[in-house]
Amino acid sequence: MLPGCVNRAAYSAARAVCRQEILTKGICEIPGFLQPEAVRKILCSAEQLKKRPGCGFRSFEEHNVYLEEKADVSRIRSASFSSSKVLINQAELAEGCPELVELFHWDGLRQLLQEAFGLEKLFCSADPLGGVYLNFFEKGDQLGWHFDRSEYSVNLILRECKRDGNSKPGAFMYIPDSRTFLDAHPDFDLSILDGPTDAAGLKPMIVPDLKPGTLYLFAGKRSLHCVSQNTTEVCRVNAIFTFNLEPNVSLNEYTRRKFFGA
Ligand SMILES: O=C(O)CCC(=O)C(=O)O
Ligand SMILES: [Fe+2]
Repeated sequence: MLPGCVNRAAYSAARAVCRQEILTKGICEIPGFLQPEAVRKILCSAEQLKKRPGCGFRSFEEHNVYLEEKADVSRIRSASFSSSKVLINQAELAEGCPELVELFHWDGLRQLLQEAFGLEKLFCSADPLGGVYLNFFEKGDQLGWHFDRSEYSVNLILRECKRDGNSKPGAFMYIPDSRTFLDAHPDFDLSILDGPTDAAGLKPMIVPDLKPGTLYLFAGKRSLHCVSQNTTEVCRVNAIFTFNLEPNVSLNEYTRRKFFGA
């Protein structure tokens, strides 16, 4: 059954075009996936949860793109990126924002990802804290370049930052299918990410124009991505839903400790 917060027409339209979007762009954008009143309601619950004492975890971290301890000295592994944000985990959402947990477990969401990426099987992440979570990017916050631990993710934008002249604060920046190339070139200079990526042998960087209520389907484990610094007073809020090709997959200890405080 379609969850009440989902716009049926947007969902059906997405089922028809998602495969083609992934094949041509590597990311699929579904505008108006959430009903506008559902965006407002979920945002309101999110803000309330964030204010609740003991709820949410603020992290300030330096990490490499693999979200692993630096196991060797290759140039890529030793390149360090900064991240800071507030995260509300799945267990906290179950109590304070059950719509997001319901959406995460809705078969239709998983089927949409399967269709988009041409997958025979796909499973919700089994991590009790990291299956679905909320991110808050306040002024100064950002997410450094990384590959996700989960294979596929859905990004649901609830509030975006206001554009600041030509700069794009809180932008989601994504380089489709970049992992194979970078794994094969461990001494690649990641400082090129500040410029055009296609000049360096990668696909062009995609920076979607984020809209509240829009869903973005992406392959975060094989595609380098980041969130640019929020330089505005508006707090960027989004939910991330995570999926894997195998059942019973959880986050690694490193990611849980650094970003979930657990
Ligand atoms: O907030 C975003 O747009 C992306 C978040 C992300 O990449 C992550 O939580 O791993
Ligand atoms: Fe990510």
